[in-house]
Amino acid sequence: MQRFDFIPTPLVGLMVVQRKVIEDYRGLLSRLYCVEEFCAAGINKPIAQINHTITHNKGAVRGLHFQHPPHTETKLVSCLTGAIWDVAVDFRRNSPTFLQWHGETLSAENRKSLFIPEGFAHGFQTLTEDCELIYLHTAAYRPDAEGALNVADPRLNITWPLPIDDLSERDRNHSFIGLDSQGIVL
Ligand SMILES: Cc1cn([C@H]2C[C@H](O)[C@@H](COP(=O)(O)OP(=O)(O)O[C@H]3O[C@@H](C)C(=O)[C@@H](O)[C@H]3O)O2)c(=O)[nH]c1=O
Repeated sequence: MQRFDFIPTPLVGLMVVQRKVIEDYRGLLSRLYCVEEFCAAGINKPIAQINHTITHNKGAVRGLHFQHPPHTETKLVSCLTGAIWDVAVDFRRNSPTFLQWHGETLSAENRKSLFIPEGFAHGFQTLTEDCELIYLHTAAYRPDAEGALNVADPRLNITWPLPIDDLSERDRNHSFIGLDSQGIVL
């Protein structure tokens, strides 16, 4: 029996992963990841790091983060407590959807994860208090390779569902996207 549905989004390669649960009188069991099923869906890079975060405040935003080559990575983001609005921005220069974004609600209740391919920036806003997330990364964390877009960048025009009431100083200070005289992203 399949434990996941892989649902495409308008941004090629970005996928919602619906986790199917098995319930009995004790509670439930669900897989967060399965190498066999993910490989069959074309997601085949080995996992290098698993991160866990808790965000206390509702309305808090983290992001929009990525790692520069050669440390690009895919992320599988799951929300195990509470609910978030998860956003991925297509930052692949050759993509027809370059600079477009897609948002999905991920929650403990809906058991959706978001698979984010290489070349995307990622961020989220908490829709409840005390949100707990698990990230599966295909590259180790490299602070020297960190890149970021600003969550309030007008060129992205992300419509965050709640007023942003908490954003780290670092995330507040990421630059806006610049364009040269020919409209090329700098
Ligand atoms: C991501 C990361 C951070 N750190 C450290 C750096 C810092 O001292 C502290 C908190 O890091 P940050 O402020 O970057 O945490 P945060 O803003 O939660 O960063 C995360 O944001 C979301 C949107 C993502 O997509 C993740 O990949 C990650 O970038 O933890 C590690 O040691 N290892 C890691 O893998």
